[in-house]
Amino acid sequence: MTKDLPNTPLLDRVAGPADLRQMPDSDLTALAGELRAELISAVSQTGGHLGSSLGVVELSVALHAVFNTPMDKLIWDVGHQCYPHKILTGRRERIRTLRQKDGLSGFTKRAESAHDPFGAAHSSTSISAALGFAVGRDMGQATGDAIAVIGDGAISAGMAYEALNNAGHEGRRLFVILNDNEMSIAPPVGAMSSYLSRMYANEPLAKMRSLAEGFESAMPAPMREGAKRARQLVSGITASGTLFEELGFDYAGPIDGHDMNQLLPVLRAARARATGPVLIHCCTVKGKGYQPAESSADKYHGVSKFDVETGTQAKAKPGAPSYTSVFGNALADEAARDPDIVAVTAAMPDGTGVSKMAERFPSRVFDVGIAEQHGVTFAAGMAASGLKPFCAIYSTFLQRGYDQVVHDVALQGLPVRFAIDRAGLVGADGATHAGAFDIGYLTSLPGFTVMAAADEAELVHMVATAAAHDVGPIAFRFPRGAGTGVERPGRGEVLPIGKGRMLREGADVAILSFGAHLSECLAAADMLEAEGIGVSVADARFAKPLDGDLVAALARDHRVLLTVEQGAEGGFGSVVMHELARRGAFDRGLAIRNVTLPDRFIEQASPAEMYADAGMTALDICETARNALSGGGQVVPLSLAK
Ligand SMILES: Cc1ncc(C[n+]2csc(CCOP(=O)(O)OP(=O)(O)O)c2C)c(N)n1
Ligand SMILES: CC(=O)[C@@H](O)[C@H](O)COP(=O)(O)O
Ligand SMILES: [Mg+2]
Repeated sequence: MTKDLPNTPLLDRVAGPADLRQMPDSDLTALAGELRAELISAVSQTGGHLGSSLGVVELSVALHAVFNTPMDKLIWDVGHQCYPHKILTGRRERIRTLRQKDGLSGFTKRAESAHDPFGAAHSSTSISAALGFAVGRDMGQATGDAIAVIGDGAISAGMAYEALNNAGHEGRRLFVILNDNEMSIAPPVGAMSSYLSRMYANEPLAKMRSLAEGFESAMPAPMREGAKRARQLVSGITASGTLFEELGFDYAGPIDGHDMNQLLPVLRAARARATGPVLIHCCTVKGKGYQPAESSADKYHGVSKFDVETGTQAKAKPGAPSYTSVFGNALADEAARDPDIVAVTAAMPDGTGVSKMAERFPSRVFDVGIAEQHGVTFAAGMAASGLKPFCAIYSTFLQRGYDQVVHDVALQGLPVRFAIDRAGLVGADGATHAGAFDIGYLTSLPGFTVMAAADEAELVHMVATAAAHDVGPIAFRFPRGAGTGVERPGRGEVLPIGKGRMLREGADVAILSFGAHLSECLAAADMLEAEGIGVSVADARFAKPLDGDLVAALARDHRVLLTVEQGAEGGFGSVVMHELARRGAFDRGLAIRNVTLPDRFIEQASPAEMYADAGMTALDICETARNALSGGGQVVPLSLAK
């Protein structure tokens, strides 16, 4: 790994964005080159979202040279491309702490800097937030212009359309910079994506319309003629201009998002003349300026540490297969046995593993783009038609489609299968990506079956169980990263619904685990047994329907009952508490503790750090058991919030 710091004389003079506004334009292009070198050097040591950040180096310099943050509010959609912005806004010294415990967040974050006016990480929120700031300005709040930078993937989500529609209706001065690199995480899908590509293909130069006079006069001469010519071309695409103009925006573009000689005059003209919402369409290249990224299929969207010279990424230690790959292969195998099985992903075929099914059955896997709301109801429609849809969405992103889970799936009792990956703590992506709430938000729904895989073998069984479960919605959750290395069955068995399993028996403490933390629970049992404390360990497998008889027996036969889950309070432990209360278990002085994720999140911690920080290691579980044993009969639902 090369650790050489790049030579950055111009960047060294940038303490904050105000310094950019003092620089001659001729220096800004050179500055962008230095910024790109610094970015590559830093991310080679931290890992992270390199491709998207490389694509907005020039745009970040130009935006900070023209607008005046933090008075002007610059809002990055998703925020994964914000590393150049962070370097330019006084965080260069900390950029090598990116995505680490107590380090810089990998996304924009209000608490981190005044130059981050709005946090992000879930996509397609920037235009809504920018419109909020614009209204604040117009109603006298101390805020300047609002600028949303949104990618071609993020703008394809319904929420972005809602915001464009409302902003066009409001007619307030607002800037939307469409960062169109013709990539999402995977190649983009959807009609919006092909629409944008058509414009890009037909439009070598900027096209100006209602801002034409102003902009063209502000443009360098060679472009002026082209802009006039381009205008005729674009107006041919639709009757009266672009989709964005139909929504009430002035449209400028498409322009080359890496050419400072286009970016600066267009942004300055827009800033000088805009009286309403303006959309500036910038065409960029994801991974721009770093050959290993540009030539990679995924444009180095998310990378581990890498060697700058070769682009070779540090390999994860060889070990157990990831839960994701186990799920993807198990799903493909089930699909081979049942032609009614289909799969839905929201722009994350590789991240969710459904790409493994797509390799074998491409016509039965549907990538709906960044559109979780649509994806859930689309799956509900397929279930209603008689198909067996597996809706594969990360826990945190399923939150985006929750009303559809309730309204279109649960209340209609439709047999949609939810494959919930990244359930629990996720590490470097931090709080916005933690899969903390799905147990609570699903177990409260009528007719839902909710499972959690204790290891990869259990995951294979749960895929088979979900495939066979046709009487209502069913969900199974599993964590990010590698499995335990347990031997996997050749074919999954259909599990008895609502039944848990005993793994060991002991007289004093019962540990009831739900999900992939079972390994920690078994390790804790070994430690406690060494102290002469008898420990039973059970795997609940189901949070709904709960195995009430198992839970009651554990409560009856032990002095302490611990529940352990990779989820926030209000999930599995609460379901158990309700069941025990219903059965009158508490009047025997049972001490019960719920080991859950703390209510503050683990920012950018490594897997080892995050469970230590969360108080969920085997040692923590032991401590909780000893505390409960010594504390005798209080009934205290103890979350390990510190
Ligand atoms: C609601 C939601 N769903 C999915 C994701 C995962 N995700 C992060 S970035 C991304 C692609 C964004 O594409 P685009 O907006 O074009 O940005 P680019 O990476 O091309 O710069 C996706 C799907 C997310 N952050 N939020
Ligand atoms: C920015 C974003 O939301 C995605 O890139 C996310 O970081 C992917 O998470 P995984 O790395 O767990 O697939
Ligand atoms: Mg993109």
